[in-house]
Amino acid sequence: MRIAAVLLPLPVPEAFDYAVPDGMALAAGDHVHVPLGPRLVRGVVSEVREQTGSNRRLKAVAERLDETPLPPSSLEFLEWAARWTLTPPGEMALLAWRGLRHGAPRAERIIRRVGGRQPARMTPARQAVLEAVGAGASTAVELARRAGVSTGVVKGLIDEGVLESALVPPPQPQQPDPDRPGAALNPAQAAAADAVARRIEDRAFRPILLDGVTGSGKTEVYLEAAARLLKAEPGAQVLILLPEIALTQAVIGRVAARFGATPGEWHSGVPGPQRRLLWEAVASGEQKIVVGARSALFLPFKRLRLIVVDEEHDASFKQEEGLIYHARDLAVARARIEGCVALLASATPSLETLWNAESGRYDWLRLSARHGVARLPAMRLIDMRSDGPERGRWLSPALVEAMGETFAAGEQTLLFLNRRGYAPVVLCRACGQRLTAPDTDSWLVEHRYTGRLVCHLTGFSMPRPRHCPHCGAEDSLVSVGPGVERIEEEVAERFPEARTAVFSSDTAPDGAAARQLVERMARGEIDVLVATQAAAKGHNFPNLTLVGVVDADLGLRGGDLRAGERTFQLLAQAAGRAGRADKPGRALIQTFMPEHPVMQALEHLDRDAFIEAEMAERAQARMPPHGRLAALVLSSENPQALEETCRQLAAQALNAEGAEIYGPADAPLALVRGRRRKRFLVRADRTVDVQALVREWLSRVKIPASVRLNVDVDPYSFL
Ligand SMILES: Nc1ncnc2c1ncn2[C@@H]1O[C@H](COP(=O)(O)OP(=O)(O)OP(=O)(O)O)[C@@H](O)[C@H]1O
Ligand SMILES: [Zn+2]
Repeated sequence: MRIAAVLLPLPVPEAFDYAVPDGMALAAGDHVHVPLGPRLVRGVVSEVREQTGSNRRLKAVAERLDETPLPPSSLEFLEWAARWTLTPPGEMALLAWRGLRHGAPRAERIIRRVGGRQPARMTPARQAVLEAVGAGASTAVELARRAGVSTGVVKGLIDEGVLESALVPPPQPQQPDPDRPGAALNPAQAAAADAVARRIEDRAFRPILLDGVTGSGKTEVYLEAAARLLKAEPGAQVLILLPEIALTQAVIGRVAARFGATPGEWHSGVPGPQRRLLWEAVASGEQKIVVGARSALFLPFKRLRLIVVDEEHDASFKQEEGLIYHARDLAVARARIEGCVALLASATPSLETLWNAESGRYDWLRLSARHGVARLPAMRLIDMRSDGPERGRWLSPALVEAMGETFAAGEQTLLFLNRRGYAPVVLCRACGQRLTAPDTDSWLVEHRYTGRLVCHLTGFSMPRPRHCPHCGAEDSLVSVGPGVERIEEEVAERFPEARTAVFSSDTAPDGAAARQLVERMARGEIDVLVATQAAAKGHNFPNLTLVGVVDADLGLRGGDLRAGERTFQLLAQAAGRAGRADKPGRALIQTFMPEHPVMQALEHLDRDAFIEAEMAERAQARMPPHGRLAALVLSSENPQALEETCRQLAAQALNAEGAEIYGPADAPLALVRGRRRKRFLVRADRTVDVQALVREWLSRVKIPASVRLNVDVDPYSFL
């Protein structure tokens, strides 16, 4: 009897076995419907095996679906990723076939011009239709509306054969042309591109760190390596991962310019039918280059030969909600399974990646200068204790002066503040209470553009109240501290003639809005851009010569493991937007702690000394990358159940050599949406298999249905 192991999107640790009915051709990777209780559930076959003399009564597979199967390497990757992240394998598998949830876009009927045909008799109405038709219209009614005439006019033109109603198939993937000339690389870039290309030719797994200062041309280097690959092996596929949708737009543009073909685009903002189309084209091998966000890793590549993780240090690669995984780490794993190159690019690599490069596990390519005449920006710290602004203002005199000079020279300024909205805290002058979201330990952030108070954690929002919800006092609420909107307000007051804009996930929620802001900035239609991290990295604005960091200390408060590392990366990236073309740039950094190692490293452009000190500290504390962490976050609406589960987990905590378990402690956000949260933290030496340890530990305790458990291997946020 043949048995199929089927991965189902359920929180269970293994695939379920089903009998394969006689005559049903079934293989690993196939999509099926199987019975589960009274329902039919969709899943993916992970394995088909022969079994003799089974005494188990298995239910049978109900139906094999007529869908493109997942290739073997995708399956292997999914199973590895599930084990690594301690995620149920069926839930992991769901990421791989999510692209199939939508139907493919169908051929559409459009009305278009028939080449060269003129109407026998021209009238103003007909003229209007012919002008309005452009690349085509979906219906006669729509075209008539566009032209401002009756539908009869359109019909007349169709009858006469001047217009036709044609069935147009959905667009096919455009094929990149690797022979188009790219940028003429400078010697350092050429050497790096060469080194990458040679590794690709080896057809073996190899991670490479491409470590180059901001503006050194890392993008040019990997595009060149991709071109060489596609030239040598036309069927090869390339995946480029980026941490933000805003950045995918910029890179899509550069890929299109380099190869004369728009690459496939994959992220949450792409409509379902289009994603379906891309999924199929990736599986068939038709789609050669894909630019996407982290979930693009789960696409069913047929012949993946190069994975680029651009801005590899970026914390946005860590998926924190739902399934928890780090796309950079999984990208390296996928490259290992495919036997190909993983290229990690950054100007400020993560300590993890540097550690791998230092130990020789990864190749390490460095680009130490910007391309051409561009130089790294001049860095200056502004000591806010002595040189800060007057009360109620946020921009220091030195920064305002520099902005004035920049504006007068017709150049652009970027003000960086990693805080959305108008004010991060709203408090009552009468009773002193801070406004928080209901049932959540998180402060409400004032957004003045929308006039609402918003919880950035849960998404809860409400209009700004007239009366304090605590004491009822009228008009007693004050906004404390700045967000980007408030900085824009100050800029507008100080420079009424300057054109300003805010770039944050509120003003650029999707690819189109982000692209628009980036284009306006690139065209010089904005003088001062006030931005959160959404715009502070990766972009090229040739006329941007001044970067002002409004509050450099922001990320250092709270003091989680990577606070110093992350602040350095963020600020070095933001500063790195200045002076990327022929005009010299400068960065002014406002801080209350100019002596802090992060600020010193920034001022002296001395990354290596900072990394060395940071690495030594981590080594001493045996923290990542010199050790490993895993967090268990438990939450429940039922405090007794939560307490009891935590007590049992604590009692069963394992005593493993080289590992410690801390907790339970209240999670820093101890209350979210009415659920209490507790956390355990596991620290282990690198020699310890953390996943096995956690799996073993969890197997000893039954977690009741009222308690939710999230395991976060290698936690980044300590909320
Ligand atoms: N060889 C070259 N010829 C012409 N222009 C180049 C060359 N190399 C880089 N540039 C230009 O320099 C700018 C910076 O290059 P690129 O964006 O590739 O740098 P990067 O290292 O990826 O930067 P970052 O890490 O800051 O995002 C771009 O405008 C790019 O077009
Ligand atoms: Zn009050």
